[in-house]
Amino acid sequence: SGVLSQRGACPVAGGPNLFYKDCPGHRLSTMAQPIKYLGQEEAQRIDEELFTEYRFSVDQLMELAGLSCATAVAKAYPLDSLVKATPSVLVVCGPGNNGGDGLVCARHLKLFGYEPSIVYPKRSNKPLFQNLMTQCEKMDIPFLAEMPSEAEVVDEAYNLVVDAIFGFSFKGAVREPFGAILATLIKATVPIASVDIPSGWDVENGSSDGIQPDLLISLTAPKKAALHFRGRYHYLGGRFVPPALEKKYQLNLPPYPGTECVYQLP
Ligand SMILES: NC(=O)C1=CN([C@@H]2O[C@H](COP(=O)(O)OP(=O)(O)OC[C@H]3O[C@@H](n4cnc5c(N)ncnc54)[C@H](O)[C@@H]3O)[C@@H](O)[C@H]2O)[C@@H](O)CC1
Ligand SMILES: [K+]
Repeated sequence: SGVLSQRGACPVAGGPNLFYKDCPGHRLSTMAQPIKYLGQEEAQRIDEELFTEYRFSVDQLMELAGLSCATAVAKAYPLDSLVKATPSVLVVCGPGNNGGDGLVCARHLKLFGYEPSIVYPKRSNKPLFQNLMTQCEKMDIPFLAEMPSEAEVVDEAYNLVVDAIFGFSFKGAVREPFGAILATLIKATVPIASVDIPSGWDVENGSSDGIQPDLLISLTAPKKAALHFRGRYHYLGGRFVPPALEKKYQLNLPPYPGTECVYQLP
């Protein structure tokens, strides 16, 4: 049958007005299936395989993940669209690798002309994270002593918040200090850009009373929680998946345009 014979709108590019037969990504590709949404265990298996079988280091993939996040932020909220006098961005980092993505994202945002500030309450003492912190400090990115507790303060001081608190390893009820931080973010009205998963959401089932990000950057492949995302912008990032791994897990990733490190999902 082949892709050209498929009818209807292309689910991964262009939105409802672009049909398979007209979609540049599909015309020449054999990829006919829609992109896969991963469960928690599958996401962790792929992660494990990237490090063990494919011999990537965490630093490598975190750099590409964080760069994707900063790029998606810059596309969704260009500098000239920001409403505040300074291009301030609050980057909230959690205790694991999602938080590491946030540290990398902050550094790239600074290079892109934004003024990030970082909240990082549970700091890892692993060299990777210590190095990422030093890199940020040496680029004059401030680390705040604590998260502003009032949502109004966040709304007044920042154009947007990058949520790099929890990723695909989040489980169970939120422990402090992140419960209070998420409560503030739920009340705040500035846009939230979530790295990989909206923090506090169940990785597969989402959350109806949690934060509601305006931008979601799904890394490697979207997780099932992304099916509940209602914000304006959904980007795929982390353009590092070897084709053999993509094939093994039938990720059906869409074709990233040219040299871009992010792909906007409909
Ligand atoms: N394989 C990939 O595709 C890549 C993944 N990366 C990032 O790594 C993330 C996954 O990182 P990790 O596995 O380190 O895990 P996470 O960063 O998702 O979170 C784990 C941390 O959160 C804590 N935690 C879990 N549940 C909690 C709860 N209920 N309350 C309070 N704390 C809780 C854990 O103790 C641990 O410190 C991904 O979501 C992505 O952002 C990227 O850095 C690089 C590439
Ligand atoms: K997150």
